Amino acid sequence: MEQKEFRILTINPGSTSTKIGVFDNEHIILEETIRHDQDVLNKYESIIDQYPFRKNMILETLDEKGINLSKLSAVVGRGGLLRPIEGGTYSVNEVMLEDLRKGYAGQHASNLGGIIANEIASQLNIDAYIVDPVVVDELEPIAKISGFADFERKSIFHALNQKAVARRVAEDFQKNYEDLNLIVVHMGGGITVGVHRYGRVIDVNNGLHGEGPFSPERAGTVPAGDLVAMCFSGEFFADEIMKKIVGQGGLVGYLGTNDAVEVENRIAKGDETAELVYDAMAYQVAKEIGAASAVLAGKIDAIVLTGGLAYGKQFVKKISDRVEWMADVIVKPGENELQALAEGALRVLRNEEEAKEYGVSTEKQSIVSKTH
Ligand SMILES: Nc1ncnc2c1ncn2[C@@H]1O[C@H](COP(=O)(O)OP(=O)(O)O)[C@@H](O)[C@H]1O
Ligand SMILES: CCCC(=O)OP(=O)(O)O
Repeated sequence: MEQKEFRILTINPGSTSTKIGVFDNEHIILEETIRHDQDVLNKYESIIDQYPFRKNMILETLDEKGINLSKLSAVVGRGGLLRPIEGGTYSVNEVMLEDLRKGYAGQHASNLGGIIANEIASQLNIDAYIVDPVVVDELEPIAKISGFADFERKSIFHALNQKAVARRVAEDFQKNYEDLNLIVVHMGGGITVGVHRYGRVIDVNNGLHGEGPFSPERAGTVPAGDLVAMCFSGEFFADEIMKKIVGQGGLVGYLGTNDAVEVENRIAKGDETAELVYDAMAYQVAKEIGAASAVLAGKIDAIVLTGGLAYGKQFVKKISDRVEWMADVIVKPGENELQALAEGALRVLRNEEEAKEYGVSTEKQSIVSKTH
């Protein structure tokens, strides 16, 4: 029997860019990365305020490239900071839209994925989905204990790309993802280091809220006491402090740019500050890989470096030099997110899988009950 043809628009809003892809079944026919200057994004008070800007950029790009929207079968966006849920493809529904608009678990560009997908899809009377949102939660109970009884550690990471890349590595090994122990490091606007034990991400740094290595635009773990003192100094509003942690932290805070290519150019011209900061970012990534290796008790099949920064040969070398004694380092630059989004939607369109319904009942509950 001939297979039905589906045309799918995929939308991936990241902290430094909006990526879009149009697929005919699994085959990509258009891929565009719209880069956003930090100064332009900084003009918007909140992520949700970027909605018309990012949506118009997408529609203009599709129009310029001659994509006829009426031929689309579905629109799928990267899922944002929702309630903690299991992985999979979810229909965009009203509860989800409400959580995305308010940023249930915080503010990140991926909150716009489901919202923009829904807006375009509803005009066309077709379905909108999200796949493996950044809140996919497979943490072991032990990994949730933060050491501070008021807060649990949370799973907020590049779930979509980490899972997609891990599956590709497993294919290269001619093994099942479920049979491997991998440390997957996604290095984009944010950096997350995931411990993939037999197909589940049992520990990962919360890439958004000040945990793990610093990144092009995030502070990562910061000295807690100094942060508390700054919060109560009376000099800053809460949103100003939050911006110092996410958006204006990391490379942006030290060097005024989120662009690692520019940082490498400055280093090539002899900028010593740029070199120290770039070295420190690689050093912190290596330290986090060391922590992840302890979670796996050293039984690691491979360390996988992915995301935009993995294109940077110098950066990859700085990390590899510190960690390759633990396991082979595999470099898969860029990300597979658009493909993974399209495949997630296709599984539903082909009735191979049922779309999950997002709601309070799908939320993974806290494993630590409050004792006070
Ligand atoms: N060839 C390259 N060499 C070094 N860094 C690169 C290269 N290409 C992209 N990057 C860096 O990767 C980062 C963006 O990664 P990306 O995964 O696209 O981010 P996001 O999806 O979070 O917006 C930026 O700092 C960018 O400068
Ligand atoms: C919120 C975790 C995912 C993330 O940091 O994505 P970007 O690197 O695209 O900002």
